[in-house]
Amino acid sequence: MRIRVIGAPIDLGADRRGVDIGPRAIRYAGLNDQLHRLGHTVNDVGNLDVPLPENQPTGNPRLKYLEPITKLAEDLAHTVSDALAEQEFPLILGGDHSMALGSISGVASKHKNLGVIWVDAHADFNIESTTPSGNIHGMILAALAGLGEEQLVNVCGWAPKIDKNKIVILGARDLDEGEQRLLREQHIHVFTMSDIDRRGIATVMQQAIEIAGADNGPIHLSLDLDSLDPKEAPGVGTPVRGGLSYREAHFAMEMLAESARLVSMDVVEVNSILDRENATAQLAVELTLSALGKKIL
Ligand SMILES: NC(=[NH2+])NCCC[C@H](N)C(=O)O
Ligand SMILES: [Mn+2]
Ligand SMILES: [Mn+2]
Repeated sequence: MRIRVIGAPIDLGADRRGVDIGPRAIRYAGLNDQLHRLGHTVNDVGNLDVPLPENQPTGNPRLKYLEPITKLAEDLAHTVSDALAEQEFPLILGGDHSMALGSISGVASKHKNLGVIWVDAHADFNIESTTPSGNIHGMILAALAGLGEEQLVNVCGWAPKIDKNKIVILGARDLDEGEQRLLREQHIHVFTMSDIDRRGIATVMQQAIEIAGADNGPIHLSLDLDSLDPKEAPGVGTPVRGGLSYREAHFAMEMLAESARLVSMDVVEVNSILDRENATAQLAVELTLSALGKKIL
């Protein structure tokens, strides 16, 4: 496969600084080299330009940095749809999770029946009235489903990007009150950590692939590193105890590779300031390799 690596070093959607270093940290952990060794061709187009919070107005405190976040989303959407048009698999490195607004908008413009598997401790399903933080990375999945602030929802001039029946959240364990209500009202498929405890990662992942990939449709994977247990992934801005184990996460990625339905992937929320000797970036590389076909034997 030909893979186009795209860096989106944005930290405007989150509070803790340091995710903007994520794309470099993931590259330093040997991403391109290892993808190459797996047999892929790698076309790394570098990082998109993202303004610093230091020289941007915060704007509405319930939708912080809305303007620059939507601008990056549009740039990224174009970069991603160009990659697909040229038969390359977009692998987008974050940055905070707000960048998925751009990546998924780009993929959805090419694949009309796209499903999304959102692997995350959080659901990122807040809207302006439910957000406890005003941080847009916590609102992105709702926006992609057509809910919330209209500037986010209508990025690239159309909406919704994803049919809400084709969204699956996996690994959730920290949902805000209003967010829970919204998830229930909208009948979003959420597999919590309790579901994984009860039924095992293999069964849950199988079902996730069936839902997101219904009618033989393509799947986008959005991997937030805080889905893993903080013992494995200490370098994230919003750690929550009780996450996916190392093997659970790998096995979920291996199942996705086996399904052969993946058309694009995000790797987000690696925070190098909070990391321990780049361990979280290394884990991000390992999981990416599993999702893109690496097997033990
Ligand atoms: N992509 C993330 N790490 N999101 C964390 C979101 C945290 C919280 N639910 C909020 O909306 O502020
Ligand atoms: Mn997230
Ligand atoms: Mn998260």
